Amino acid sequence: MNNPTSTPEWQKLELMRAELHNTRLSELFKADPNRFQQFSINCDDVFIDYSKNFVTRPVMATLLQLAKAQKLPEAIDNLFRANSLSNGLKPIPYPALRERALTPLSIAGDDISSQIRDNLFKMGRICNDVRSWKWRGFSDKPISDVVTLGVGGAANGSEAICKALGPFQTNSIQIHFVSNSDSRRFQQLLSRLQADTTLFIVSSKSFSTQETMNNALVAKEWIQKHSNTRFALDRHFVGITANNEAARQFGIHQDNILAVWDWLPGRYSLWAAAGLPLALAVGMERFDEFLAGANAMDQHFHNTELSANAPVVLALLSIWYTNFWQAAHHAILPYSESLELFPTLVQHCLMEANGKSIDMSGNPVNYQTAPVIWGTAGSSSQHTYFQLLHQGTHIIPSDFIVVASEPLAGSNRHAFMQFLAQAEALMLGDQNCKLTQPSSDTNDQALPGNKPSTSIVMKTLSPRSLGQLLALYEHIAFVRSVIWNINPFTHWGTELTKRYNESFELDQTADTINIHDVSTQGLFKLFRQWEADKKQEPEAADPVQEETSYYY
Ligand SMILES: O=P(O)(O)OC[C@H]1O[C@H](O)[C@H](O)[C@@H](O)[C@@H]1O
Repeated sequence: MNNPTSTPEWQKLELMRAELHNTRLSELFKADPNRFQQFSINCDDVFIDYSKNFVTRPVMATLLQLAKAQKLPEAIDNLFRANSLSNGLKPIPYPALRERALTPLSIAGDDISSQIRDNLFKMGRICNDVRSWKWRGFSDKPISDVVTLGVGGAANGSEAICKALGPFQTNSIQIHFVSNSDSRRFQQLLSRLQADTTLFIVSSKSFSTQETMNNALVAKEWIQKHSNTRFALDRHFVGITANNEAARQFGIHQDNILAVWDWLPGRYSLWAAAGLPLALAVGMERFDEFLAGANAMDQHFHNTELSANAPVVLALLSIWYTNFWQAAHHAILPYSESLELFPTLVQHCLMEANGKSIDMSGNPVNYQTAPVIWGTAGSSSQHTYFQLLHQGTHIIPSDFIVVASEPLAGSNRHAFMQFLAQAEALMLGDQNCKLTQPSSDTNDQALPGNKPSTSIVMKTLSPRSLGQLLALYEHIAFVRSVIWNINPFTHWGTELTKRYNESFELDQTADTINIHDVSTQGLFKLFRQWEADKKQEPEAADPVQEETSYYY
């Protein structure tokens, strides 16, 4: 039985949802004095309070029964063993990437635990050589800047965690990321760098993603322009790829190519070679702590009973809102500037894994799957879209992520108080606010509250706690896929984007554009016209030279 809607638990949950129709969250707290203890989970460095949600003990019990009906316990176990699930899915054993005991594990006859170990060893060697200044550029100077060229899972995880772990950086190497095909911006960056002390990491599983390869060619020309030594590319390029041959043909030395594997979707490669920029920033020891944090969450996920299992409970809450409350959105709200890029990472993880409409039997699903994930760092977001969270028409469950203390900065008291205030304001509306509103003749001031949220509280921001936090969301994606009976390891939609990009590169002539739809043809012709107009204009001064530095 894989279609969740045909389970008795699904029918029961629909009735329970109807019963909760007019319930107020504040009443749930009055009815159960132990609600905070009952609906919270302490998971090592991460504490999760989900009491401000529309759940009761019977609702949680039924959601857990739904999980069992969908064979979740067996699925979790099979994920860790790389065994097929009951719906036929062969899971990608991504927890193996941070399994320190390196239990032997094979995929299609390949021993992946030794692949992982060997690759980490090679990554450690490159990392230590660069950080210890053993690695030298073409003029024999050590590396001062590392520029990662990559997009999506090949770079965004490393970038977000590098940003979060800034205070842990123990050397002066500057780490930069370039993802988009924005030649002006890339040129601006290059104009501030020294070729002989810059190392490029071309991070691309396929080694063919258009924006990455365009930028890689610019970087290669730039290095070759500044040095005509035979070995310049050997000293200035590292490749991270599953396409070893293409990386070699590009000119990267075999010793400088780190593998990602065909079996691993790009978004998990942060835990392996695509984590190199992060390791270069914080060192291999800290990178190991990051893996160990994720491993601690993996062990919790594998070994904890469902009712106290953080990823399981949060995934079930998401299903409760998506399928029974018709919530189409979910906000990720970190109250920490360091976690500024984290919502994008969660967005990638949950929307790529669960943004599916075909089930494991190849049939269209007759229920909703992944809600839209968005969010930015608080407290600035309080002054932009929080208005809609308070008074809009949509139900938008939110995850507040807050850090009690940050390295260097110490106590995060101010941000913590703002998070507490917001979560309470969303739940209670204006009824608990000590300050009264100015009077108004209309009803548009009504602030009824009753907006659900979950609080994810971290004791401190560290490589370990960040590893736990990211692994938490990865497992949420897996649990939701089991309940929804969809494959979380594919991303055909993203692949289609790449195929279209490539085909448009080939179609740049007026002759071939006719195969496209009329709107696309019209826009193409408009672009060509404006491009021609621009060529007629007198040449402007070089913007790279004139640019002031307010973007950086
Ligand atoms: O690593 P590449 O082959 O360059 O692909 C880059 C990225 O492409 C897509 O966006 C995928 O969804 C990502 O997971 C992948 O990391």
